Amino acid sequence: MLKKCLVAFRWSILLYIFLGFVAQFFSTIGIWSLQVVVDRVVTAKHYTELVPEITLYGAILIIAAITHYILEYPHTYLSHSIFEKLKIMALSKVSKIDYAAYQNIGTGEMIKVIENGAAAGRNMIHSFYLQILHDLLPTVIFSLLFLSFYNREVMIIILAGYIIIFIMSYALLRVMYRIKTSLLEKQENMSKYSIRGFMELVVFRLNKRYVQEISRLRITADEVVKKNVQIKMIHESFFSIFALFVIVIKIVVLAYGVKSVISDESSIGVILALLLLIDQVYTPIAIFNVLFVEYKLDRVTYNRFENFLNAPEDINLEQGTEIVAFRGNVEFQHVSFAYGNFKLLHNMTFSIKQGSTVAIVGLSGSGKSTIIKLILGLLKKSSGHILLDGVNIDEVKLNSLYNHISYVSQEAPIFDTTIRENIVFDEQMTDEQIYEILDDVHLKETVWNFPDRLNTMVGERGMKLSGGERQRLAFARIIAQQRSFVILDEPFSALDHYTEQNVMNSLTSLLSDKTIVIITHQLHFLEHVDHILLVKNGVMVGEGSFKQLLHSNIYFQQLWDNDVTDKRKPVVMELKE
Ligand SMILES: Nc1ncnc2c1ncn2[C@@H]1O[C@H](COP(=O)(O)OP(=O)(O)OP(=O)(O)O)[C@@H](O)[C@H]1O
Repeated sequence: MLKKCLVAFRWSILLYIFLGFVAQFFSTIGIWSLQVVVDRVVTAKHYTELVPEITLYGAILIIAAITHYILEYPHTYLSHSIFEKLKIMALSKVSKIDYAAYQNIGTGEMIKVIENGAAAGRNMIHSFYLQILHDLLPTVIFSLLFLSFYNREVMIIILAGYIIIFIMSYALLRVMYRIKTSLLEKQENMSKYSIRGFMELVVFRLNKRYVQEISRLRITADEVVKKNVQIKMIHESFFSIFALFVIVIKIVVLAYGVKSVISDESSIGVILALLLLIDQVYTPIAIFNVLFVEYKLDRVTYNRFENFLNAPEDINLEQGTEIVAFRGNVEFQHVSFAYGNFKLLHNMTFSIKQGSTVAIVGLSGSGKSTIIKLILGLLKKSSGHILLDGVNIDEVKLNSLYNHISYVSQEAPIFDTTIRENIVFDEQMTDEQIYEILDDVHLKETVWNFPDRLNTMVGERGMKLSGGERQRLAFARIIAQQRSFVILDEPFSALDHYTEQNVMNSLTSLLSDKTIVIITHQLHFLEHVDHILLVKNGVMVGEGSFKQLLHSNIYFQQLWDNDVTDKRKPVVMELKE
């Protein structure tokens, strides 16, 4: 995936590296130019003789400064673009990911992996590879080149120094890496404890969890501080030893240089240039060591991101038979399904006829929502056949099927945008048409009273609306979409009986020609549906009309007798008699 990024930004990267070489060339040649100025001071008779050398030196410094400024463009551009590109790649992955794999990762974990992984990927490219290529490498190359130009022996001493520094830093890095890895774990724990505390205010406050959570966070925070101080001290010890080493080399070179100046074998300018070049040649090594530790840690974080990017995809989304029109006939033939080793649905056979209203009924956990997700092609059956208008679901291009389906899940998914957009998405609709729909779902007055009306932002997961308002907003979307197949998973759970009746009347008249599949625990509603599928522990234990089941199915009768939500028991008593 990093390769993809490198390829996508190849021209900016090449420009960045090229400018890095140019900037370093001028920085290093600046040292040579200073040496020329200093040596001319010794031989010059009048200060005006130095004007050309000083002008050249000034020009070189100005060019170096301008190049460094220009460099900021690809530097900043790449830093942000790589990060954003990796996040776009992540969202594009989610759009294609196999639903079961998505469920296994979990959204909280996924957000953490994506945020941290994209930052780690950016750091690996930008702060490690590119930093080496555009900055450290040209600095070392030009410094060594000029050093060899001045004095080959010094250059050999410097190269030997490189080896000593690498050996010395290798040992320190190992220790530092160990501490940093455990620091990372502690920091992840800290973010876990704080995020859940920030998000679950009501649960935590009512269960008095905050005292424990804060003390747990405090203990972890103490460890984080301790580890950070340890790392800083190791870093500093490395830099101190490193600085000491460079001082020794500079003293040796100075002593050697003074001797050669006195014996007229060298000049003061050359000694000055050598001392400056020694600083310049060793600085990249110090930087490299720091970058390398960061790189290795980023690698760990990035690998988790890459695993996510390599998660299996649902190939049926874009491949298969295009569904131009979906009438709404669904057939399950001996369908079984398992979540991993947990076998949930067993040998299910039933059919849904186009234009009918079908209810799936059963106790909590019996497998109703799973059946819906199989019809939607989100989950894949273990065995059997699922036919949609006679076409095997395995051969259907799912993205074309979704053009014909409206689905309201248990949570009535509302997005963090305006009321208008939650209803129409990208479709064109006038305000009058939207208000008409809102009237059908008994939400018009509520929206009308909001200061921003249709432009009201509903907040994260529709948090600024009540549960029932969220459900009615989701119904409004279904009415606006007018698709041939409508799935409602527990659609009325948050509505009072009065509103439920009114909304239901609107829905049945506005969606009268559609196929509707509805999961509900409110059994009094079942009198209005054409067909009922009765599920118990993943097995189809009955199907038929309300009357048929009530007369002939003992399990359904038990459910009915235990249904405390039923508001129309007298009718039932009549039926039973
Ligand atoms: N991703 C998953 N991994 C493992 N088990 C799962 C997963 N999703 C659901 N289950 C299990 O499958 C069973 C059926 O879940 P399902 O959501 O289909 O039930 P349901 O009948 O719709 O329940 P409810 O009426 O409570 O919504 C439950 O026991 C649930 O724990």
